[in-house]
Amino acid sequence: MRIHIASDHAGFEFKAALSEHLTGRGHEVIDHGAFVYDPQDDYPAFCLACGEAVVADAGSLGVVLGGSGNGEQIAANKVDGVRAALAWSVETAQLARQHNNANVVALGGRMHSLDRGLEIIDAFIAEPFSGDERHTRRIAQLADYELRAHDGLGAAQAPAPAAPQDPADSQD
Ligand SMILES: O=C(CO)[C@H](O)[C@H](O)COP(=O)(O)O
Repeated sequence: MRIHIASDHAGFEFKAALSEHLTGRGHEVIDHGAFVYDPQDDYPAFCLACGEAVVADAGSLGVVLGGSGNGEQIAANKVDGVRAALAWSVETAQLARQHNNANVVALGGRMHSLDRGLEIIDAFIAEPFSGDERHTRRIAQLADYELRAHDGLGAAQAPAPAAPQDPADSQD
């Protein structure tokens, strides 16, 4: 699989190790920076480039790395078509694929040992989307919002809550 990766300085070392790890497992890795260690660099440009590359490359996945992964996830999610999940365990990584069909995973390089972080990313890559109707429906609602936002329409109206049932009306 082709895997697009990016990090700022806080995930820089992890990114180098991840690139080697994934290449060793037969993946094609495309690095979107940072390309040099600069303790003052900023994550948005790297993560936006990674997100754009994933959206343009059907079937690929992305990994964005930082200190916590929070800002990296936020940045990647600014790209239309990106569904970036912050994974902090093997289970959250698997659920990001199974339920959310996430195409980008964010990870905090300062939050995990290298071995644990690699395990989380491996779990994300290995897990397929379930394709369950309820998850597909929810993802489609988010894609619909992206389209509406571009047209200046904003969020569609949330469904009205069901009226409370009068027990006297019950036939049972
Ligand atoms: O995780 C991050 C964003 O969510 C960054 O990697 C983190 O904020 C960088 O911190 P510093 O500039 O203090 O090294």
